[in-house]
Amino acid sequence: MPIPITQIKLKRLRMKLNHPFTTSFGEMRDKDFFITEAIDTEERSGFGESVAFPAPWYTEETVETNAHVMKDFLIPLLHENTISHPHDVREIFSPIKRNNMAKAALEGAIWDLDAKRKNQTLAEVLGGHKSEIDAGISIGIQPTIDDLLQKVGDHIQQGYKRIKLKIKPGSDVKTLREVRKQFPDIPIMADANSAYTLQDLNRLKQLDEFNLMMIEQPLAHDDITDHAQLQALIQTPICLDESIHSAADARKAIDLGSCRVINVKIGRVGGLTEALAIHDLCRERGIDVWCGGMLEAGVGRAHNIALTTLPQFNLPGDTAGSSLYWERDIIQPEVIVHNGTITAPDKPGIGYEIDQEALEAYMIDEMVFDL
Ligand SMILES: O=C(O)CCC(=O)c1ccccc1C(=O)O
Ligand SMILES: [Mg+2]
Repeated sequence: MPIPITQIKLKRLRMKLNHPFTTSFGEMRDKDFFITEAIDTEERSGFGESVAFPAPWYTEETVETNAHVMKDFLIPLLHENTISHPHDVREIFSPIKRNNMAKAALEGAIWDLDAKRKNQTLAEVLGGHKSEIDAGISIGIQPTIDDLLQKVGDHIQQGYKRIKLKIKPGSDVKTLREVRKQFPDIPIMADANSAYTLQDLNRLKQLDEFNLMMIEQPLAHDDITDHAQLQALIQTPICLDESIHSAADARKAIDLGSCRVINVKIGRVGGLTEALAIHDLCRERGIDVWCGGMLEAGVGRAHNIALTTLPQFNLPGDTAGSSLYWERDIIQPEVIVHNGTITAPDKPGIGYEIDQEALEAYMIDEMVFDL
């Protein structure tokens, strides 16, 4: 039985972040992205969210390339093909190279719609069983060390299960030493967003003294071989983020010994079907996985929560409470973190209602496509 999709809507939203988010590649003050909607013959709606940023800092995709690729290539493919199961979308999109965030944004809406048609939660159709998931937090680079210590303390107080700090050359060893002095035992990890090269080996070796859970993406965004060399020389487990775009990439990185942990982002890997393949591979190979974040609004956050209910997501991810990011999120209820955990919703699909009033208020453009 095909999924009878009659229409796709792309709603472009602009939302202001409560706090600017700074990484080794730059500062973000607001989010500009698409909410995708897939509508069936019974006027049920499934929702997805695009995660590319306005500039190609993190990967090559941008909000504009997402719009172009969805509109001119991916939506026409949905028009020409029959979808029996959300798994089919990966194959249907395969003639289009990369553009994973554009693919994931549409695929996500179809997964949600399918789950709603089956009256099951998105977690259930993905094969996830956890009723609660552990929440971590990613703290951007702060103006001063005192600001950072304050933030770390606040989040620990709120129960977050691990703290991720952004580092870059010059804002690393000293910063981590201060944080460790004040918080000797908390689970901490560092994310470099590709700010180092093998030339920085001595500096990276120094990080071993801080007992970090892992260091995320220390070297180039497109590298797996240098990471293998580095992993052999440092004790801190390496986690790959930017380097992994598919289950095939993950297999090669694991074979080479480039990482001991993988950060799965649904957008970066091209959708939930590919994310599931990476999950299964890591489960087989004994590699820890967790779900990364892209400063998502509620719909993307809900997708991350559903994915994280799968068993191999055995470390806290970046999915934190809505209120840390947004004055008002676009879902009802918002994502709430209680004692460091998020309760997986039990309603069908993504399990949260769209707050239509909020969505309308943030919307700056809408495109509608009949299939
Ligand atoms: O809070 C979040 O959503 C995670 C934030 C985060 O670390 C991040 C945010 C923007 C771009 C890249 C990254 C990353 O994980 O590298
Ligand atoms: Mg990262």
